[in-house]
Amino acid sequence: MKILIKNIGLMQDGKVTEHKNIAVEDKYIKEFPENPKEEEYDEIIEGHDMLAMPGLVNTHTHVAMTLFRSYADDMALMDWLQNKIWPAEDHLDDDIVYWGSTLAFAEMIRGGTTSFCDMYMFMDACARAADKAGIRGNLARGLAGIGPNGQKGIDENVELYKNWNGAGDGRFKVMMGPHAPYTCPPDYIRKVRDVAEKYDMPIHIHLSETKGEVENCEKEYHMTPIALMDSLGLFERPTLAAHCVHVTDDDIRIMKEKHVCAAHNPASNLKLASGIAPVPKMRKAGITVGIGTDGASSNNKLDMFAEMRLTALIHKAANYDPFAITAKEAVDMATKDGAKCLGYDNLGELKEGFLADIILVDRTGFHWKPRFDSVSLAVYAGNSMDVDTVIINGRPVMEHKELLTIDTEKMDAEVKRVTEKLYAFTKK
Ligand SMILES: CSC[C@H]1O[C@@H](n2cnc3c(O)ncnc32)[C@H](O)[C@@H]1O
Ligand SMILES: [Zn+2]
Repeated sequence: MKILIKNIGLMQDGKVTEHKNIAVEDKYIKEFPENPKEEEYDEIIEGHDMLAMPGLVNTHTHVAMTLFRSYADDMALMDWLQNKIWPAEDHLDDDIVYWGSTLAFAEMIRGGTTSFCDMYMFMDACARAADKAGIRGNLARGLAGIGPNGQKGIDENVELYKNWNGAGDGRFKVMMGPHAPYTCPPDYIRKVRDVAEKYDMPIHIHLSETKGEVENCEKEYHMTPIALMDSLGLFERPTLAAHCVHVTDDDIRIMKEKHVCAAHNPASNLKLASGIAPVPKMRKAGITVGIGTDGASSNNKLDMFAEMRLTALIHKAANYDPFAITAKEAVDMATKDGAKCLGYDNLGELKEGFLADIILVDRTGFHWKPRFDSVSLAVYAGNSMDVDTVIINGRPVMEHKELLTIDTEKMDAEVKRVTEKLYAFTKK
């Protein structure tokens, strides 16, 4: 399929050039033609008053947790997990996760997210829902080595890899998802590392999210969570570490040396009262840091525009430095750095030959005036509801704010049905 996006503001390298054209062919950005011949294209998209940005990359989430949105708020991480979320997750099934994931994809695509990186259960259902929605995703089976299902989780992760890695015209990659050091003892991490090596899978793990996690780890193993994972050889695999809120200078050195990427989740870290990750310090040390929402129970949105804005704001205040994270850096983190976290070297920028994940943002709203700087406006004034059109892997999945791949009426009915099924346990 050949698509021409014409007369648009084009965001590249932190700058916007007006009145440009973008030619998409199959799943790639072909060129930026000065004088395109319209008759050569299957579809023409008029870009007047719009801004073309790379699709946003959500580097850490649990998509089906949409169904736990507003179920357990104003709690700290371990209380929230142990007393509300984990007991409720015992009632999940394939059907529930499929529709919870579909709800997430509707929200994400509507808000300009074109890629997500997930760790959860019933991941085949998540993958099927993502395939139907047309979104790009990295999928990991969340693994816990405590309890009876450690090996079952690993087997399911391998099955997920065999069924989905490279599927969906290359939109899916499968990672291994050891949940965290406090749920995965050293022997289990070693096992995960060996299986990941056998199948050449990268790792997605929660690390150093709270002070308590680091203190307990130091008490038990005399090492920080990051030093512990390094000592177990986990970082010999490409690793994406979610949170990294409480990291030492030595942790940062290890992460840089072992090419560990970090997924920064500002809203979730604020809401669960975990803290503020030292993102400017990690970036200065040369660590690739992407942005994530975490699940919709700890956020409570899957809105990457909101996360970009928070990222640019909170680090200024935390460091008394207006340059701590600039608007351009927030966009880079949410696009090209996020793409690197997901293992891509041809995604996250509007460049010839790159994968065509493109969002068109409507700049007609009052909050886009005056228009001194569209990068600044996108981060500080824009919002997810400004997104007009979304193209993923060269295929339009939303046009003029209408979702093309998800039947939202059916989704609403199914979400209502599975929500009642999921919460039946609360009535017993
Ligand atoms: C075993 S699948 C993933 C597992 O992670 C839980 N989870 C969701 N948000 C967080 C977070 O911020 N830190 C740690 N664990 C989290 C989710 O509920 C699943 O049980
Ligand atoms: Zn998480």
